[in-house]
Amino acid sequence: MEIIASAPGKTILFGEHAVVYGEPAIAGAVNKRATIRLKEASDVSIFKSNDLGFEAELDTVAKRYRLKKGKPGIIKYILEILHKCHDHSPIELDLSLDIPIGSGLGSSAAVTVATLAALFKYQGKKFNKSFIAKKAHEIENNVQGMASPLDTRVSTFGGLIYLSKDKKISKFDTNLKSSFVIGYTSKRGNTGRMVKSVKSLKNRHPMVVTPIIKTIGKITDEAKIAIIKKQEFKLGELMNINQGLLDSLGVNTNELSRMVYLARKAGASGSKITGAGGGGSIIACCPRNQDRVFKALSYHDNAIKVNFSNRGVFVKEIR
Ligand SMILES: Nc1ncnc2c1ncn2[C@@H]1O[C@H](COP(=O)(O)OP(=O)(O)O)[C@@H](O)[C@H]1O
Ligand SMILES: C[C@@](O)(CCOP(=O)(O)O)CC(=O)O
Ligand SMILES: [Mg+2]
Repeated sequence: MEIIASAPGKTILFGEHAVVYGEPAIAGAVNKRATIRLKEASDVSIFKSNDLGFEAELDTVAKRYRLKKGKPGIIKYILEILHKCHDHSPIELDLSLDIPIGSGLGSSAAVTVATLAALFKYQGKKFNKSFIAKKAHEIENNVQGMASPLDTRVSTFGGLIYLSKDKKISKFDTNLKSSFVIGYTSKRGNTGRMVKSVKSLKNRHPMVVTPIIKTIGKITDEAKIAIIKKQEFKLGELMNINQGLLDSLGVNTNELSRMVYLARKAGASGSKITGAGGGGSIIACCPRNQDRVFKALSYHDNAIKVNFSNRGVFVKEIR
């Protein structure tokens, strides 16, 4: 018997970093996914991925791995899941990933959500999406040191969502008239590191940084109305203001800034970092000229035309 589980990556339109401090956020699942194939193994647990070029044997009791090929990294999420949620009987996990890793597109959340869904199904456990989202958030939080429930919720439920201050999600209509383009370089970010650096900036300057975080929350609430009323110019302006505040939190880089301004020059109504920053991606709102912005960003970097995906995690069994 083999289990296959698949979960989407995401892009954050408004509120990254501020959401870690309880502010609202808006994010959408994208149709780029992490897929886990899981089956029984004969001896030790194995984790491999052709897409990432790695293979490792896992000792889930000692929370250690022996790397046979490739780089570690995402393996920490898998180890934490096996440690917390599995009885240590040997299994083989195979990961296919078409989400660029460390690019602010939520590969860590998608891998976590897909692995949990596959494992629960394998164990014959009764579970629903709320349970997966809750466990996935715990895992991201443990591995990263600090994490909001945003990425794991979007990956679990799919769609374009608003996460409120009291951690409730509501879905927008994904047939948004606005179109978006994501641009990313090969320079990766590391979410855990960026979240920690914002925290230490906040600790050093609480009176300055706390209001910035609260203002990002206010921008998100304005953006929610702009999305519902389909006010694309306003949405773009709000993205630009959000970008200025993300820069002030120290998560911008030369490359991200270059792409942000390139997108605006190519006609985007607004553009900003998406995800943790420090490398990774930007997102541009392009109501009328998606092709032009896509072409401009593709010239030196990589670009994706965003298609929000309503499909969250799903799991199936093959006999
Ligand atoms: N080539 C790689 N192979 C395996 N893991 C990697 C590789 N590059 C980065 N990682 C790890 O993948 C994870 C990416 O998660 P994160 O930093 O949250 O970014 P995102 O979720 O936006 O993709 C990090 O734990 C990082 O250490
Ligand atoms: C910076 C943050 O708001 C989003 C991180 O997203 P990503 O891992 O860069 O895709 C952190 C979080 O919400 O846990
Ligand atoms: Mg992540």
